[in-house]
Amino acid sequence: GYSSQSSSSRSEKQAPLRLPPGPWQLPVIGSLHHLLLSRSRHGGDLPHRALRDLSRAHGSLMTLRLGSVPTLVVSSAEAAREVMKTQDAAFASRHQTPTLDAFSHGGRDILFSPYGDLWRRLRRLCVLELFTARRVQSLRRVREEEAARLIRSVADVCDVGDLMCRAMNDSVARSAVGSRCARRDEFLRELHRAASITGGFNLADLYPASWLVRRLSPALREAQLCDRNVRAIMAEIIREDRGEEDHLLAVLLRLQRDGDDDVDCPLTTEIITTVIMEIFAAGSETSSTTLEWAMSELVRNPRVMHKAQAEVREAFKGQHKLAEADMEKLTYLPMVIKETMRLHMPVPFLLPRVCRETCRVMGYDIPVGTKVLVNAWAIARDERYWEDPETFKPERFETSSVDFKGADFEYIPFGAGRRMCPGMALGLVNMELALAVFFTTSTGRLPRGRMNNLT
Ligand code: HEM
Repeated sequence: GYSSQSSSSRSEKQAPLRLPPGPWQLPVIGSLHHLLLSRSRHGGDLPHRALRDLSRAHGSLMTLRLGSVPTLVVSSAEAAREVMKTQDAAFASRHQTPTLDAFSHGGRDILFSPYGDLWRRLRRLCVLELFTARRVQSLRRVREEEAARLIRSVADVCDVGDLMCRAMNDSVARSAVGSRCARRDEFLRELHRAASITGGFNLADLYPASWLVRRLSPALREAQLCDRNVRAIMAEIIREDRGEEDHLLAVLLRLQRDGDDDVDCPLTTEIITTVIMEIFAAGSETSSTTLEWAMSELVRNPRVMHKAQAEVREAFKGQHKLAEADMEKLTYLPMVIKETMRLHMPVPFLLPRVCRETCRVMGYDIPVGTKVLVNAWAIARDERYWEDPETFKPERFETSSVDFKGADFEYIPFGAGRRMCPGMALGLVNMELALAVFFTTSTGRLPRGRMNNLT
């Protein structure tokens, strides 16, 4: 198995590696059967739930083998702090899969790039150019216009949840590439498809070293096709860009045009395309599913709904337009969003890291190349850190200083450390404004909550 293989590759004199415990494994499929069994028990496709149950039996550092991929599952705040803070540098690379490789063109991107020069350059761009407080501020007009559009359309549709999703997507789209993308629906459909191809358990990703599996894999072919479609739409957007606006694509194209001082990692159009694509992917669905969950929690908790509504109506009393500046008056609404993300972690396992060098974590050895999943979903519902963890109670944040900025490891919806989400501030203002809009207009029509039956 995995354990004897990794210890035999070490020199004779060294003690064998002490791997974190885990459930028993089968030849070829490894630990997959545990996930499949749990899936049939829970009646849904919820690996974060299955892995929480397994970690209760095996511990907060747990070894699995998913197909041929050695995997470490991290399920406590203490272990997450070890991996994402104490030893952040050792875990600052992403785990690559063949399908992700198809979209990132060999890891030449921001979300999944290995820890190295290109990532460092793109990350610097994100932090210093794309997602600065000033930029978030300068995109305010986009959000306010989208909010106004949302108000007008809430009046004539009945699925508010669906509408919110569109509003989030439009807002991210306009921040990323300017005027709303003409082929938006098609584009989002393709991105959704990309997420399900790369996020699922397909043979190519489970057996990345097998040449035969790669050759025969429908997932890999589908990934390549989907990548081509997404890039064709992006190419159209770039062609049409007149460089007048302040959106993120314009910033990157300007940097490219104004001469590239970085000869080792030039900003090619291919890389710019990938980065913009990934900003869409990272910003749209995370924000829209959070809002959808917020709505369904509000429906289930009328007390919270009334309190949040009263606060918003008071803050915007007598105004005809929702101005973002007034959002600063709100204190309860941000807690509603915070609590929603605690219970419905938008990215339950964060984005998988990979161990770059064999290291020790809490007394166990983690071999180089191990894929690392941090079960942030399980940690945020753990009764060791949260009182009454399954209850939706925004007030818990009134007395608690726990925040999502990456320092409190019991609550890490945006991750932590070097690879933490750089789009947090933009995501938050987007979500807060859209939810406020809902309260100023809501006429008692409630969202259908596509996902109500999931957890
Ligand atoms: C509710 C909203 C959002 C959530 C919950 C979220 C969550 C995350 C998480 C968990 C990660 C991985 C962190 C880690 O490995 O420690 C991440 C990375 C990232 N996010 Fe977000 N995100 C959100 C919104 C956004 C938005 C709006 C943008 C951009 C417009 C964005 C851009 C990115 C990028 C570029 C990365 C990759 C960073 C890197 O690998 O260095 N995110 N996000």
